[in-house]
Amino acid sequence: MVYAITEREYGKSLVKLLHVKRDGLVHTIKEFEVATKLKLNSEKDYIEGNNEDIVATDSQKNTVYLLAKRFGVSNPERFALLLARHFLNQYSHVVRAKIEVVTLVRNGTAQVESGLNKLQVLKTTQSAFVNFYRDEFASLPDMEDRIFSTVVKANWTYDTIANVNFDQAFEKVKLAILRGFAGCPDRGVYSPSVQQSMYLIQKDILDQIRQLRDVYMQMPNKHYFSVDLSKFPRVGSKTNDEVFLPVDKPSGMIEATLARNDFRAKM
Ligand SMILES: O=c1[nH]c(=O)c2[nH]c(=O)[nH]c2[nH]1
Repeated sequence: MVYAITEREYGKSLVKLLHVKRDGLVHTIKEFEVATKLKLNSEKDYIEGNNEDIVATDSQKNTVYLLAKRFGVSNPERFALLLARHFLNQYSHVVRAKIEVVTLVRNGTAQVESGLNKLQVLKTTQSAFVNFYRDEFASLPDMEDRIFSTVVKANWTYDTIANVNFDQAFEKVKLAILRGFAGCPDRGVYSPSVQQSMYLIQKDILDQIRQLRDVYMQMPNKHYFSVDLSKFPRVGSKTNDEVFLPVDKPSGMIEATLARNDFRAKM
């Protein structure tokens, strides 16, 4: 063979699900968008056109609804683990099941990756960006006091999932992000750059949740420029730190993964 399939998986994506748990008058709802991705132990479906082992993506979609009905839905991680284990138990020729946030390899341990997205935060003070590299390409002035606004995306992976409370971990991550921006109510927290705010938040998250292996974060730097009102003397003030123009594009994009060193040493 001249060519090799170096990776393969297939499944159903964007499986929308709303689950209502009814405890008398208390109704708890969870809305998910699930993706299932199975890897089979042979490539005959691809290479020979032999479909006999294919668990149809339609069947995978049905499985999402049937397991939700039978076992309920607590949080994304538990539901994904339930589905991943189901696919490996039900079909011996499935070697790997990835369910949106969980990957489970036959004879391996579950790899859980959780995340949050679109958490919008903004600081009106205690944010600066100064002393950056200056050369013939630099035009940005030092900014001692700027608006810092971003929409946070974060993903974190677990080294172990024994005794993990996924809901609590999610709340801890969210709080660490909010605290990392706002700081204490009387003084706030100083941000010399997006990069350092991100690092300090990631460190806080790893300090707090010992079962985590690493945290990835992405923060676009949504720029807001002070509107130039200097040509309007009747406005009465040379400085304007009240009226800003939100700049949609382009935005800075800062990304980093912080991992435990002791874990990296094991790799
Ligand atoms: O926090 C920042 N980091 C940068 O790397 C950068 N670059 C830039 O133009 N503004 C900012 N702000």
